[in-house]
Amino acid sequence: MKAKDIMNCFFEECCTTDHVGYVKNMMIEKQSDFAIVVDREGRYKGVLYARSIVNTSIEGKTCHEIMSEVRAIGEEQALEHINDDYKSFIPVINRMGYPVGIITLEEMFNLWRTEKKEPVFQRKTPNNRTAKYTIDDIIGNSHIVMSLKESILSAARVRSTVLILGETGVGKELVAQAIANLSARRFKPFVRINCAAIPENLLESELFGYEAGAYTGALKGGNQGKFEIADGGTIFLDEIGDMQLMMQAKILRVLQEREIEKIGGRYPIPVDVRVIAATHADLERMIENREFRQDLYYRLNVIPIHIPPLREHVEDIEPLFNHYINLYAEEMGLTAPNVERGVYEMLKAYHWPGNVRELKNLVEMLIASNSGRIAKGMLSSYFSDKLEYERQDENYLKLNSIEAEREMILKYLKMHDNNKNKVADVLGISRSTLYNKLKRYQIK
Ligand SMILES: Nc1ncnc2c1ncn2[C@@H]1O[C@H](COP(=O)(O)OP(=O)(O)OP(=O)(O)O)[C@@H](O)[C@H]1O
Repeated sequence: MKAKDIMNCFFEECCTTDHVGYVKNMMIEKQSDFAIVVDREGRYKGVLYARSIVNTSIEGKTCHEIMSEVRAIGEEQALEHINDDYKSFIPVINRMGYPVGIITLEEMFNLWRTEKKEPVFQRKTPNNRTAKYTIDDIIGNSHIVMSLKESILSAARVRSTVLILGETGVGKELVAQAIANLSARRFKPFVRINCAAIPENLLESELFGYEAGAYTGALKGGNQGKFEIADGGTIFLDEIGDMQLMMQAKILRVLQEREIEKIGGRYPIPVDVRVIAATHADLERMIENREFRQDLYYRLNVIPIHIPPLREHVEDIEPLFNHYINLYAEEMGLTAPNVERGVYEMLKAYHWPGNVRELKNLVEMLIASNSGRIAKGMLSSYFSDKLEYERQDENYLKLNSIEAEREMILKYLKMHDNNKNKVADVLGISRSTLYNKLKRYQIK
């Protein structure tokens, strides 16, 4: 596996044991500048590229901020810059995602030498692959949320395939996890794969695995794919609309035959996996444009669940806002700030293109400022920045040409020092959609 693929895994924020093994070897043999993020229990969380953050202090920064800096450098660029100029270090990130300190690579090696069992890296067991969120994590009392919860309950009773539709940040993954957690498969694996984030040539091996000797560089004993890992449980195929037609045909086969074929494998392997797919794309339009297979759509759309955007259930904004205030204040060890009068009205008047995710990020930013209260002024600067972007977006929509979209992305990338997270955020699209656009427009 190449370093680039590891970075992809990091961007995907889910790594298998084999990736951990690879990173460990690479750090030992090559003294590379990758850093490993672990939680307080020592469980592996992801890989960071040290150079992009080595010049800045991580003290007091949230994990998200650090990751944004890492992403800002851009994966291609980050890999080009790997060299030995900088001292490698391992930031230790606590359970809440905040950095609590750094240990150097040398210290890490000493730990490995002196301890027989791996002190920092632990193998990911199937247990931490089960769904984390439950139906109780879904906040809101509106009719929309209530009927969403009813759909979750009915979907959990059966094993049919579910297709979750909705804009970015509306809670598609949350709903998928809630279904899995209520179903008979709740103690079995819940495996998520973001079909948009994995490069096309890797997707097949990620999904179906490969046999020993399937290709040069393959692991000695072969590798399990996500379908095999999810056996007995649930697989969540996120951003299914971004899957290429060839892969769509292979997924269709799994749904029809309930068996997978590993790369280089001689026999199909039966799998018992419940599929939950999600997308923000308009699949019916994609079918018309011959970008999505109609037969696969029918196979997936057995239980359709549509999650409306946040602006269609503004009555949930206040409970969501308060919920995340308390959650972040607790995580950061701060007292929950007072909310100034008129704040909720302002929140309700906004149209939330990034939906609940955007609201959640805003709360995190407000809490991190630790100002003791949430004032209207704090919101107006956030909203006016966003509105400025949208005015520019409108121009783009009027032009509605590929060139205009390309130019707009380039402009925002420049404006935000290539910080793709920020750009995705201001454009109100998910990071994977932005990556797809970058790929499509050949923006490096
Ligand atoms: N009703 C809700 N109550 C509480 N939290 C929510 C709710 N809806 C969404 N969230 C939170 O908002 C964030 C975004 O949700 P999620 O990742 O499930 O969205 P998504 O639709 O899958 O987004 P994308 O299409 O960009 O992948 C998550 O942190 C999730 O926990």
